[in-house]
Amino acid sequence: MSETPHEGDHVSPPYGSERQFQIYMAGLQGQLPALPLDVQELERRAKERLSPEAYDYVAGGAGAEDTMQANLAAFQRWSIVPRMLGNIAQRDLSVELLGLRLPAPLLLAPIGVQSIIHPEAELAVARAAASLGIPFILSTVSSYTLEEVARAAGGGPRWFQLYWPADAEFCASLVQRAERAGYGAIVVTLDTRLIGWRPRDLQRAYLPFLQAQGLANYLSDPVFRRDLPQTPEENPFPAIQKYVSSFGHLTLQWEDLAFLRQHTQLPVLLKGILHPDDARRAVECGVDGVIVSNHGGRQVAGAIAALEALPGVVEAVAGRIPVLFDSGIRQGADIVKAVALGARAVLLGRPYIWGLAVGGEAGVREVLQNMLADLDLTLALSGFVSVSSLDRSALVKAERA
Ligand SMILES: Cc1cc2nc3c(=O)[nH]c(=O)nc-3n(C[C@H](O)[C@H](O)[C@H](O)COP(=O)(O)O)c2cc1C
Ligand SMILES: CC(C)CC(=O)C(=O)O
Repeated sequence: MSETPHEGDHVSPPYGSERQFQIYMAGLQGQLPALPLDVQELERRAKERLSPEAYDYVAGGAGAEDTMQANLAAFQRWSIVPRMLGNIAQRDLSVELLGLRLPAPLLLAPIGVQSIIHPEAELAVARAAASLGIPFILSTVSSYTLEEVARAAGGGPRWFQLYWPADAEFCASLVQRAERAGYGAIVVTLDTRLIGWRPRDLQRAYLPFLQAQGLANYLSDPVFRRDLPQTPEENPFPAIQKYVSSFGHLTLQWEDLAFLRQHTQLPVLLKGILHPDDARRAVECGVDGVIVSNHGGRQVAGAIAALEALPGVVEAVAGRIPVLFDSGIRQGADIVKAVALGARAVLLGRPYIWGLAVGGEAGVREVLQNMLADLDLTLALSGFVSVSSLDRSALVKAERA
């Protein structure tokens, strides 16, 4: 099923209308799209394929899941006001980000333990992303090692997400492995030094990280393995215990970010910024970018919807570094809104995991292609020919219901 990515083979599918046309033409020959176009329907199809605990793990959030829902509702409070009769024949979805020209303002969010979803897990996602030139962000808690995933990505752009472990030497080792394996940036996730209160997972006493599915980067690391009384192959429990005790670095502070600079040449981005003062602090610390995110509503129930936080962070950063966004991207219009509010690019989360569940590598690719086509058409029909020309004037804020 898996197709090898061809370097330079990426589409900025400039023309969503081409994809649309292909779909309708295939329909004339009795062929329908393999995956549901509607993301809720896609999620339902994924649910049928997954174990109940794996489905709930992905679908669930913190507490009563109010923030998870608020992430989606926040998009409905902004409306696009389309403009007519511009020349929209030539369109450009590309954006510049940290020296890279991306085909579209889209990356894949880091999502851990993907082997609970599909046996090819991050390898399939890396291949799908590479075939479109879309960068993916590999989670620290991936099911395959960062080196294996880098090989699957071939020349495709990739970043590494860091769960900063308490052991400094191990932290340095992870970052340097990522740099050697061709990852182009380090994304430090700040909002998950402890795991949020997640009733669905607690009810099932389900934490996939305690199984090998999330430990590949740990078990393959010479520094992590060094002091274990027995090798993980002989007995996995000491490794699991060590992982649990070192996962969250609870005394980590802003000043410690300097440590990363000493151990890597790569750009550093901070994921999980919601408060304007934290955004200012990030700029002062010299990081290369921030990602506005509430982790898909999985950490703090009652936290601000990510989109509500975006304008304040953009204002605080004042153009000094790029601001990225995730938590609630479900369709092209959501990307338009986030970019119009000042995000340079967005990260797609759960929807690509549903694609992985239903169709493996091809499923992820199809989700991405549909998202890009939808983005292109929404942008064009709103009267814009390039992502870089979008600004807040494209939107009005609706009255609160
Ligand atoms: C199942 C699952 C696992 C995740 N694992 C990670 C992770 O390992 N590292 C990380 O920084 N974020 C992780 N996230 C958060 C995502 O990167 C992203 O912030 C979130 O999915 C965005 O919300 P959305 O999917 O609702 O759009 C995870 C999210 C989900 C749903
Ligand atoms: C808790 C982490 C290990 C993984 C994660 O980020 C998540 O499940 O949201």
